[in-house]
Amino acid sequence: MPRYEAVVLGRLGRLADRCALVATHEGRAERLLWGGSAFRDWLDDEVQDHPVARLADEVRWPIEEIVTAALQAGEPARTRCDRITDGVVATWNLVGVPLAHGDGATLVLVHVDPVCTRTELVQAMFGATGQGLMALGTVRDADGAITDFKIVALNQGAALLFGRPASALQWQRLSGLVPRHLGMTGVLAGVVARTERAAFELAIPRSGAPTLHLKVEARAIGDLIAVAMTDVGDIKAREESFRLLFDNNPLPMWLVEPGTARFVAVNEAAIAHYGFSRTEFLTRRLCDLAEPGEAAAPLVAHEAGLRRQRRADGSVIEVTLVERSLAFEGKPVLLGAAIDLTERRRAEARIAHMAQHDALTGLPNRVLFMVRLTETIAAHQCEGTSAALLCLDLDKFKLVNDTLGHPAGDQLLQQAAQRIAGCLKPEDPVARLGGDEFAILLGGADLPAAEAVAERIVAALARPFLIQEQECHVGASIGIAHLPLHGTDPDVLMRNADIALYRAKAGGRGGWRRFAADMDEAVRRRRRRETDLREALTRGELSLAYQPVIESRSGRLTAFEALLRWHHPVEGPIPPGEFVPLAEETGLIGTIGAWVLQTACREAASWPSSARVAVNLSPAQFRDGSLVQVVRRTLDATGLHPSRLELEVTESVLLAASDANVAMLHALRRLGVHIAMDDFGTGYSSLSYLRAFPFDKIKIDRSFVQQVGENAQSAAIVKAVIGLGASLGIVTVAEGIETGAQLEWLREEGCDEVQGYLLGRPMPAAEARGLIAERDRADWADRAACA
Ligand SMILES: Nc1nc2c(ncn2[C@@H]2O[C@H](COP(=O)(O)O[C@H]3[C@@H](O)[C@H](n4cnc5c(=O)[nH]c(N)nc54)O[C@@H]3COP(=O)(O)O)[C@@H](O)[C@H]2O)c(=O)[nH]1
Repeated sequence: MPRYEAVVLGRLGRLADRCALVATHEGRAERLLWGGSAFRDWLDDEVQDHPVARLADEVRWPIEEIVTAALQAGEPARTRCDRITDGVVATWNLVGVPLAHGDGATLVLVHVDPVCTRTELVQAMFGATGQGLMALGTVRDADGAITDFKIVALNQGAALLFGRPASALQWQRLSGLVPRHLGMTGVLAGVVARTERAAFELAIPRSGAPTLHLKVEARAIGDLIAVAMTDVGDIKAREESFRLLFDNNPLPMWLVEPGTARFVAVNEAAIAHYGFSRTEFLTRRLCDLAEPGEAAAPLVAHEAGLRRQRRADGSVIEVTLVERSLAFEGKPVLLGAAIDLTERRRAEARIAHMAQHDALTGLPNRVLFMVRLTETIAAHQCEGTSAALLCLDLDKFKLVNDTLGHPAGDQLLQQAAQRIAGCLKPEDPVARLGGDEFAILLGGADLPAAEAVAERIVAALARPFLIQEQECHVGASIGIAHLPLHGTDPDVLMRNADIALYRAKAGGRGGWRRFAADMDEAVRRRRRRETDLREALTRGELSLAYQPVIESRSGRLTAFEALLRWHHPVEGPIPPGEFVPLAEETGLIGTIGAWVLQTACREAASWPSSARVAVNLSPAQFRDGSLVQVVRRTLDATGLHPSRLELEVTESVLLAASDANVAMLHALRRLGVHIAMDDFGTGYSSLSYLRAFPFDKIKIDRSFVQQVGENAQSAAIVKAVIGLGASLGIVTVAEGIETGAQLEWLREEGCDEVQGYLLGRPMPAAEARGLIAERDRADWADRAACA
């Protein structure tokens, strides 16, 4: 009986030649039952009752695929199959048709048909890559030694690399393309000799074009060499840019191995910054730079962050490390850069310090002191600890500052700060609040302890200071407030210590006072007085009293000293000893002093005699450079002859012979006014001031004058001053004469002029004018009697 398949295929006629019947099992190709001659040729295998599994992969897979597809679809299915024979790729179309068999089995008829394309595989692959590929044959001399290579085949990529058509390059000698001195022929000859692979880089100079950088891989196949060339020009350029950027970067940079953190390369900036040589760097790891105290320094940085590192000279720096992964010379590395923040941190610390410290003394300032005070109060609230707050003011700082100048004032503050700190425990904060004000916080102190410290500080500051080779007696006053007795709020404590300080100063300075509730009112009063004084001038509460000055020999009235008076609308007369210092402290003395000068000169200009008027000048008026101008304008405005004006200055104006003040005195003298030295003998070196400026008059202080009858020393001093005046041609005036005995003694000693309650108290202007008229009448009467 003919087989079923033979019948089916018989009906297909010539088509059967290219077909095969495939038996299936469970939806998959199982056996080839039968195949035509063309199918067998394609298959290059058995077709009669042959298991599909035994077929070569290149045909088995398409057959299995098409059978499965046809069975699943229940209709014809198509696929393609490629086969390689002698380096040529041939492609075939496969069609699978499912057939139902009478015994219930399903067969698949597979038809194979060639597609009319045959592809040269080598050529296809040659053309598919951008790499330059060449096959080189050897050129040998008579001894068989390789002298050159010829290009047997090349692809388009190779032609493009050399910039010439492939046809022009085929059969050319390699030495015509790559100059011999680059050594490529030798390397390739070695490859042929050892039948090995080689990889190397080549830089071929080109005229009119950038150098061609090639990475070459070569493999010998017998006498032939297959060469693959890759243009690495871009990579080289990138590497070159990286090198430039790396080597010349001002930031310290390095490359480290990712695993070990060993330095692979460092730039010049790193060498200069860290002080290690390149060789030293290359034997170290990044983590070796970490400051020993730095807890568990990571091998590498991994993330940007602040690190402390130690340089070769041992100095510690703070840096931010930045890190990136990259490939360098074909290996993965970590590129690191360090940004040194040491200077910035120092500057920040300096700024922070400056914001909280006084630049002159280096002590904490008010801001920091208030922080400490607040902390101390918080500690008191938690633990019940007490503390004492001391506010301190230098008594004669202003005098030193005004007379010796600001540099001297600065020196004084620095020395005072050291002395204060020397009286305290290191943990007790002391601050300069401003000017000559200091504050001290004594943690845990009770009142007796605080008073003992205050006593020590007052004593320390009472000792003379040596400023610009000059002994200065300054002294200090201190106010004490206790936490919690005098407040539990920083502002209240500060205010109360300040009030106590005011009281200490009012009580004669050079002492300390603890705060008491009733002090508050006294301080308020003083503050009110400041405000009242500001308004006193405009409200017409200020006036001048005139005290006569008499020539001792003749009894003639020679001058009046103008003395300032303040009649407060509520409190009545306020002593100048109280409000003049207030005016000096508040700066009001400038305006008030100018008013005194104007009023006294105007008054004297109206007198019916040539009596002079003496006006007191405060050292503070010398601080304002316009004093000479003010005096000149006043004389012009009032018409008073300059010779009738006497300006009284105290020794403090000349303390340390301040050049500017002496120059001002000379300028005043040139106006034609007289200059008198007031309170002579009370200063530290009165005599030396006479050398600094040629005074017209010396006023012997009343503290000596009033004791001439009782104290031999005072009498000797007054006698000496009178003698000094006579020998220097300076008029001497004794002030404060209250008794006839004092007057008699002074006359006998030859004192030129006398002044005091005995001879006339300070009197209102009208009275002074009356006195002048009266004296004039007496004069006329005396003359008439003599005539
Ligand atoms: N810068 C200015 N200072 C001024 C001005 N007016 C006054 N003053 C200074 O105030 C201080 C106190 O002055 P005052 O209370 O007026 O006292 C003067 C006289 O009243 C007093 N005096 C005169 N004679 C006697 C006396 O016999 N006994 C006695 N107990 N006191 C007497 O002496 C003061 C004058 O002193 P002096 O100036 O040294 O000549 C005082 O320092 C004034 O200088 C002003 O306008 N500007």
